[in-house]
Amino acid sequence: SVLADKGIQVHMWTRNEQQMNEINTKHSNQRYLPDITLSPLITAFTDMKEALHEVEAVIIVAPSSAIREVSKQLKPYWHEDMLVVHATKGFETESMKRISTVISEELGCSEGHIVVLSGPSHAEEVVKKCPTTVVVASLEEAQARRAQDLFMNTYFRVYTNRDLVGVELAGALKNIIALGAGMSDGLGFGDNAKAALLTRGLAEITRIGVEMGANPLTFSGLAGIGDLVVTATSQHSRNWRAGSLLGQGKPLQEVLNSMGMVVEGIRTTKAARAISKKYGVQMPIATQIYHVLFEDMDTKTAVEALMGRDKKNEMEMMSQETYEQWHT
Ligand SMILES: NC(=O)C1=CN([C@@H]2O[C@H](COP(=O)(O)OP(=O)(O)OC[C@H]3O[C@@H](n4cnc5c(N)ncnc54)[C@H](O)[C@@H]3O)[C@@H](O)[C@H]2O)C=CC1
Ligand SMILES: O=C(CO)COP(=O)(O)O
Repeated sequence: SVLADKGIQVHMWTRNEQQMNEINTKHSNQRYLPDITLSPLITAFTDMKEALHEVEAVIIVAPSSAIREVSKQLKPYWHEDMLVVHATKGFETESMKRISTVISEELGCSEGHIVVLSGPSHAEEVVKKCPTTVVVASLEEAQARRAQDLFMNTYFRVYTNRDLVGVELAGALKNIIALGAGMSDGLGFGDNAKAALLTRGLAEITRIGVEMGANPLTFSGLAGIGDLVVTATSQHSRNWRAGSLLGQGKPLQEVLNSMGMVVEGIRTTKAARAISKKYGVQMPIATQIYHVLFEDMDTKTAVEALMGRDKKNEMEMMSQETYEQWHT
């Protein structure tokens, strides 16, 4: 919709023939965006070859679990001049790889070619033209600028950033904290608890992020604090909603069945647990959420464990070595 509002012809690829017909004939997508009329410039296809015929840019927004498969399908129709943007927030859980790594592996291009688009941007509000700001990051600044030029419109403001790693990590890891914020609300805790989760959540995201090569300042930006706030507080957030149901004591499978859309934070919690072990970085909130999701720990016990941790200094955000790297 953002692109079509600029007069750009948009091809959408879907596996679902019924959805394709609905978009092409009724210009609607009732299941995902009820009561919204889509631009006639948006045409849906189920055939990827047709969808990609003569396109200049491709935007990949499949759930993280489908990224490798979708990138593989894209490969035969991709060429060097085609801009590749993704807006997926997660990891490939099995390999712990970031999304741009998986896409570049499958396309056979350098990671510098890939752009990530992230930040506080629930589709339900973007499609209503509510003012939204996002960040596009790429190791190659020219690619990020191409994406900025492509997406920027009157209600969709786009910033660039060179920190691909930080933007991808921030977008993926905030979903875990949003699950925690939902659990806190589901348990009936108040604003103090939620503010604590967001603040200490950002501290642990920053801590692992800088160990993995991210710029700490990225976490104060749209992909960091911006998206964390929106995902942990918005009525549209699937991660917050799922967390809230878990906090109310509903079993995980029942929660997932009731959502009907992807809740990326669940898979990402698994990846974060593995990454925190690999890098030897403490992620106490993600660890407790892992226990709740995958080891049947009760949410109240998880809260007690977090509140009862050893005494800490608030500034222990990163290792001394990394701190010195960024402050000398
Ligand atoms: N919904 C939102 O407002 C935002 C979502 N995102 C991210 O976008 C990604 C996708 O999220 P949503 O579209 O919201 O999820 P969704 O659950 O609403 O829709 C996912 C779509 O992908 C399709 N799909 C699943 N597996 C597939 C496969 N193997 N091949 C092709 N299509 C497949 C599903 O059929 C469904 O149509 C996630 O990583 C999410 O974090 C990022 C920013 C905002
Ligand atoms: O990342 C998002 C908004 O920026 C979407 O978050 P949810 O998947 O929790 O709805």
